[in-house]
Amino acid sequence: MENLNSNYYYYLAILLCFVIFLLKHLRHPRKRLPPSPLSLPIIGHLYLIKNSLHQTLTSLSTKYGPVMYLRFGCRNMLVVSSPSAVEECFTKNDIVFANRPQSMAGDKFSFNYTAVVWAPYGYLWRALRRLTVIELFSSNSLQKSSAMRSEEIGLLIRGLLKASNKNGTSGAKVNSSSWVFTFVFNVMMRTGTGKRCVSEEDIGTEKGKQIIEEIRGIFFASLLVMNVCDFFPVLKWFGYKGIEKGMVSLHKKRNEFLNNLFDEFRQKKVISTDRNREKKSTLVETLLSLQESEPEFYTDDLIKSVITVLLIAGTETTSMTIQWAMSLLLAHPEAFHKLRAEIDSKVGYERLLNGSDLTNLPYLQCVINETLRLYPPVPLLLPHYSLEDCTVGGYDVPKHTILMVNAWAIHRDPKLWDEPEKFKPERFGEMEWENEGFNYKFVPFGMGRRACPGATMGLHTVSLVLGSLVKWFDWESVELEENLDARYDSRITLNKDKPLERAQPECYTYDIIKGVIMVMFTAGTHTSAVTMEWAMSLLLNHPEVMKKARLEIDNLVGEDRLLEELDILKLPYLRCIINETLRLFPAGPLLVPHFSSQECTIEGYHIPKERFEGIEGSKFLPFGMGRRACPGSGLAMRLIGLSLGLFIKCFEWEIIGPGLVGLGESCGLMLSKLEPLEALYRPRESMATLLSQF
Ligand code: HEM
Repeated sequence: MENLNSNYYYYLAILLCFVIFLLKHLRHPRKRLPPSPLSLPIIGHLYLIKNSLHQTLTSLSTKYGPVMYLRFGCRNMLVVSSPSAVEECFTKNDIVFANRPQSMAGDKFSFNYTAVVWAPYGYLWRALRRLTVIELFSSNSLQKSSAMRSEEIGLLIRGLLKASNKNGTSGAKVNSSSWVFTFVFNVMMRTGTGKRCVSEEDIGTEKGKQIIEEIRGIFFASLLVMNVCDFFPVLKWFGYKGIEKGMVSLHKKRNEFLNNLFDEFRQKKVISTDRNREKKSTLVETLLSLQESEPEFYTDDLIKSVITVLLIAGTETTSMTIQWAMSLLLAHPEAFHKLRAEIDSKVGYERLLNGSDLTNLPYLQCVINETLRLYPPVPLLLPHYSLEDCTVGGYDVPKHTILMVNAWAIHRDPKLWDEPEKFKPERFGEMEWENEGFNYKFVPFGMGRRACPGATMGLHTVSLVLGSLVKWFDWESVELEENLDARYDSRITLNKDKPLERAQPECYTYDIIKGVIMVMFTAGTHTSAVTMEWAMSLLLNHPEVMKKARLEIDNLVGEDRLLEELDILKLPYLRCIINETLRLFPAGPLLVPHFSSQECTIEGYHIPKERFEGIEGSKFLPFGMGRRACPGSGLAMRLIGLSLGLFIKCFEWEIIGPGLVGLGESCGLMLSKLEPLEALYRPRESMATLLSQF
């Protein structure tokens, strides 16, 4: 009887559990959560984090799939690492994930969540985003600040050259990290406040480095968007590792720095009361003047947050990208030389790179994209936060989940990229891009409404600096490519723990850059004019050649327009004429004297450490060879080609008097004509209409 009774209770208990289970699941159908590894009580999946977060998440998703659900302490996290999942998060669920999680960094650094990076999705975020887009990122604003960026590039190049020539030697070790960071920080400071953080004289000096260290300490010491206390709030009560205290003191310093800045502006009465916004050239001035009309919205905190975001979000990401790109280029000399050839051919040797060149430098863009693919400065993007339940990849995602997008994993997925670990800028060539559409498999700036608003500004700055460093210097690095991955550290913003160190600027000095203009009018003008004179003399003596050249030009250009520089590339016969002229009458017959700084041998002869003239051994060297070759050869060829082509195309030419034009040579360093060329010319009939317009 006793046995029967105990069985009865046993079955009753099972039935009761079954009914409770049914009731629970009928009322709240069980969610189909994304796959997840074994979770431990309290710490959740924290025990799985071994090396850097992005690497751990990558190896976990190879096991659990591209949509994965993790728990760290009290927070749930959705980790996506496939283009289709990214697409779903930032199209169908874009508004759901348009928030950022609250965090200690947000509490301490965001000036009460008035910084666009941390601001909750809603009216404030929209207003801040609109404000920054209008004042900073619109094409109009970028255009306005373009001259300033070019000016800073000039300073960077000049500073590097000075540093490299310090001991009278060409070449020096420089810490490119510090130089590039100073440049980018100065650009951001000038964009925001109109003034540099490190003055021109201090760039590259001990004082300059010290200023940068201080600034780094104030703005970049703790970039972690979320820290361990955000996942285990109880740690805050014990003052875990002094994280909170450190943040408070850092915020105090930032506040002080920004208060001083505002005071300066206010004291100088830079802010006029005339409401004339056109006159406000810097962001701070504009914001302070807006504060006068709308003080409730444009509070001091809000203005500080805008400036802080500009300095933090813009500087580290941009300077890191430049450094990774340089490291990759140094590890791949063929890409370096291809890039330099592109820049040389499109920009020439006579001027600095500027914003308007960038659209003509597709390979430069490919190099930058490939760098951002391999080393995205923010490998997990910034965390997003869901305010509603949603589905991703067919799984249920409850509200209040943090979304992490593993851009690093997507960028290196062998299913998406051919040889993903290799640096192959060509993969970003126009055709491939058009055919495949890299939208969701290349996400260095994020996607959707919280995507980086500074992408264009960042790319513009990276392109200008990288292009200029490649154009003006020869570089050497001691680091090996295989070491690059190893130095990818685990911070949210990836950093190179060992800055790229060795730079060896070649023969250019800034004085030479400045001197280019002068060279164009002295050396350049003279040599080009001399060559032109010789070419015209030879053409007058060989009318059949003139006729053939004219035919070539007429066929290409027609009668409706004049010759343009770009046409020269398509006129091979005209270029042959110039080359033949230069072969017969090189403007600098002995080239410019070189000076041997070391003993050497040439064709078996010993050359002591003393002056020698000319170089033998090459068949055609009107512009010299090697490092000290004429940097203006490209320009000269264009100038001569254009003017000679125009002379041939537009005028009929005749020798004065009987006989041929004399080809006597004068003495001197330049091979000028003994007697100046005099010839008769008149406009060609077919060109009369066109020429009458000038
Ligand atoms: C190479 C340069 C840059 C890279 C790779 C980069 C990357 C990113 C990424 C990945 C995000 C997060 C997107 C997301 O959460 O989905 C972001 C957000 C942001 N970036 Fe950039 N960034 C760069 C340059 C800049 C610059 C120059 C500025 C400003 C001066 C800037 C300002 C911002 C801001 C304000 C946000 C937050 C947007 C929001 O929450 O609404 N970034 N950036």
